Amino acid sequence: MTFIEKLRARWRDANSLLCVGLDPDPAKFPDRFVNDEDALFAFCRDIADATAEYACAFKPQIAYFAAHNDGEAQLQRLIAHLNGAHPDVPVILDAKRGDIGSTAQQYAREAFERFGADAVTLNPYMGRDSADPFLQYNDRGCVFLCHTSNPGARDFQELMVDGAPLYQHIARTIAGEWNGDGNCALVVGATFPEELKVIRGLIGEMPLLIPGVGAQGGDVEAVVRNGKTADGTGLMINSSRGILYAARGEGYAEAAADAARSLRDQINRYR
Ligand SMILES: O=C(O)c1cc(=O)[nH]c(=O)n1[C@@H]1O[C@H](COP(=O)(O)O)[C@@H](O)[C@H]1O
Repeated sequence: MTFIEKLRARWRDANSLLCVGLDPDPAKFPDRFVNDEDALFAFCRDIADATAEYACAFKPQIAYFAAHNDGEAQLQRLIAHLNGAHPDVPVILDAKRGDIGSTAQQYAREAFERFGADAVTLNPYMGRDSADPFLQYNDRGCVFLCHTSNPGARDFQELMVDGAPLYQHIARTIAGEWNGDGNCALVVGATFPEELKVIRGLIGEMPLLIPGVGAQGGDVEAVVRNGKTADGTGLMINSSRGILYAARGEGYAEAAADAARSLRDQINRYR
């Protein structure tokens, strides 16, 4: 099953458009993880096991692992756990890669073979040849930054080029020329709902990863109304800190499950 098929099946079977972001920050962990050398793995495993039934995808962010000694090994174990315990929930490795073709080939191998992710986030700035090594894994997903959630998204992404903002060229080119195998998706920040509406109008049914609800303040109703496809799907709406740190002490996993269920239900109200 390809990434996109797995995602569509999960949207349907779990009745969820919620992506659970796994961005582990040991400074925010409950006390039980102090001095635990496997804390990154164990905390994320507990959160994932508690939230899986409400999730259409998991999105581990590689920097939160690679910043620590032994962190990448823990990420590898985490994705193996997710693939084993929750095989119906696709895993998007958030790595935002992008480099010349020969180096991109190594990054693609890292994401899809070493880590075993179903999809990876990518930066399209270096153009088609930097994306090809990822696109060639045509059963996996390539999730390209289009209009990001941060304030600085305006600096370059909204610059006018040939009569249209750059992010619209990115949306059109990826939905058209780059999506020959149907394995592309785009990242659009929840904090830019009007741009989201324009992008959905340009790309047809292509899936969108939407970060920026919760801690970054994006509006769930505007995201769903402006971003969904005709059948009420098409979105992976991510929340990381809002789920991971719903409670800081014991009971963190139950609190994460409550936060995930409640956000899933809030999303479903507007579909
Ligand atoms: O590609 C991403 O996931 C991403 C793109 C973007 O434009 N904005 C954005 O916040 N993200 C990621 O989405 C997550 C957002 O986390 P929270 O703000 O805690 O929900 C982080 O892992 C970010 O790195």
